[in-house]
Amino acid sequence: MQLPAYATKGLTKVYGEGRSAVHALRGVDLEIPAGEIVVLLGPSGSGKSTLLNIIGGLDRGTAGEVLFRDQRLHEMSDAELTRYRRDHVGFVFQFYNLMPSLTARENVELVTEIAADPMDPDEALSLVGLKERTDHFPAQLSGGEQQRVAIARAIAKQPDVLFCDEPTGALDSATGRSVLKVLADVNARLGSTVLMVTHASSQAQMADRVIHFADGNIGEIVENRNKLTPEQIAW
Ligand SMILES: Nc1ncnc2c1ncn2[C@@H]1O[C@H](COP(=O)(O)OP(=O)(O)OP(=O)(O)O)[C@@H](O)[C@H]1O
Repeated sequence: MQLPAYATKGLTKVYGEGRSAVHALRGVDLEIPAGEIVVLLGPSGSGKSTLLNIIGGLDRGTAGEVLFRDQRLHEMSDAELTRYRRDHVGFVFQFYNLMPSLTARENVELVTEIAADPMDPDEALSLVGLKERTDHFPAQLSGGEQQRVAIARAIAKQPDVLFCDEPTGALDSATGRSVLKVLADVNARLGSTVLMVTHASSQAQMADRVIHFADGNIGEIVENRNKLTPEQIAW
């Protein structure tokens, strides 16, 4: 049987100490099957980004276990966590974090130059529909195009897992839909597990599994048997 992409046990995160301590995660037990599109929904402040950052290796829990396949992230040194991120994980954030002085291709090359088994940067940009814009700088691209460069950068290393925190948050719905379509394509073509946080609850219709978060823990996990394509979703 294939190992889940992730398993957490009793995952806890407390920011700060004493009276000002914030309990962002309160003992989360979770399994995320490999190859799925998983959407995290929940109110602001419920801990979604905290969970994403910890299983993405950007932050550490205060207590509990986090496994990526059979690798124990909670026991890794900083150098091992960096290697885990470099070898396995792609990130897409709401704000694209592109380097303004580099072209679209050069932004993607920042990642492909250090990845183990990267795609050609031009191929990654073609996959997101930007073949004609590879020599443009971020300031010459629209918000949706910049987000697609950020996705090209994230997928160019052919990651096992793609983490997306509000990837359509700054986009109009037509542009957001084309970005979701790219994520669905990457999931189908590369088999990458896609983990997406969104406030647009209708986007959960494209997921295999929807995790509802509330107050630092999982309220409910729902398997979606009627998965829709991004084109079929309105928000
Ligand atoms: N660096 C930090 N220091 C202190 N508290 C933090 C920090 N990061 C997050 N928190 C707190 O932890 C809780 C969970 O935050 P988190 O960002 O994970 O929620 P979220 O569900 O992603 O929210 P949103 O939907 O608004 O992005 C919140 O109460 C938040 O204020």
